Amino acid sequence: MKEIAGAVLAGGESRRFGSPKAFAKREGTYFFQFSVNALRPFVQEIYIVSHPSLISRFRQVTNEKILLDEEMYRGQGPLAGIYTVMRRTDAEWIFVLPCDMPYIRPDTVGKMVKCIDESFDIIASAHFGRIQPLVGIYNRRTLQEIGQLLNERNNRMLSLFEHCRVRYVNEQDFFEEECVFQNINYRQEYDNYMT
Ligand SMILES: Nc1nc2c(ncn2[C@@H]2O[C@H](COP(=O)(O)OP(=O)(O)OP(=O)(O)O)[C@@H](O)[C@H]2O)c(=O)[nH]1
Repeated sequence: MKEIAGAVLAGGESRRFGSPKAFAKREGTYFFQFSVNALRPFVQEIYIVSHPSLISRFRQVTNEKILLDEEMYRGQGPLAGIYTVMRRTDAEWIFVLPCDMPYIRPDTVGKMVKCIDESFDIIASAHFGRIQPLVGIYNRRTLQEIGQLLNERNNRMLSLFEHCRVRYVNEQDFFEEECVFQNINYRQEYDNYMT
């Protein structure tokens, strides 16, 4: 079995949503928990990467390992979270999910894991050509490049993609239900989808 670690990114500010998205609920389950559950069957370890203000809240409701973004890169967005997990784990691949994707399912993750190919650095999902970098599997080869971008204060995920060999998995070819990658940014979206 390939060495894969799971990373649930939960270090955003949820400004558009208005309260921490990881702790919004769908049918009684925290959003972040859907990502954890989807990863669980396919990874050897799972890390939730968040920021100091949420640590105690996570600890109250989960036994998963919680990491803080490395201090020097805190606030620099998802790349900082991926970097933090890569520095912590020895796994060759890191399966990254956001904490605000409450329809994500284990079979979705499983189908992407089957697309891992050693000749690529990143396996990323795309929706009709639109790249979804936060649903992706990153080889630890990318660590150096990520560190370099963060040092340059460049936190664009797509800058990383420009420097890597990326295999795109088209959502419409693989995933039956259109909404599996639906993420929630605004309270209004929450109201539309969840209520
Ligand atoms: N670890 C980590 N995760 C992050 C960081 N910034 C964003 N994320 C996560 O990446 C995912 C997508 O981020 P956004 O949709 O922009 O979420 P957000 O930053 O919380 O939301 P806004 O403040 O409204 O932009 C979410 O799961 C966030 O928690 C960060 O600096 N570190």
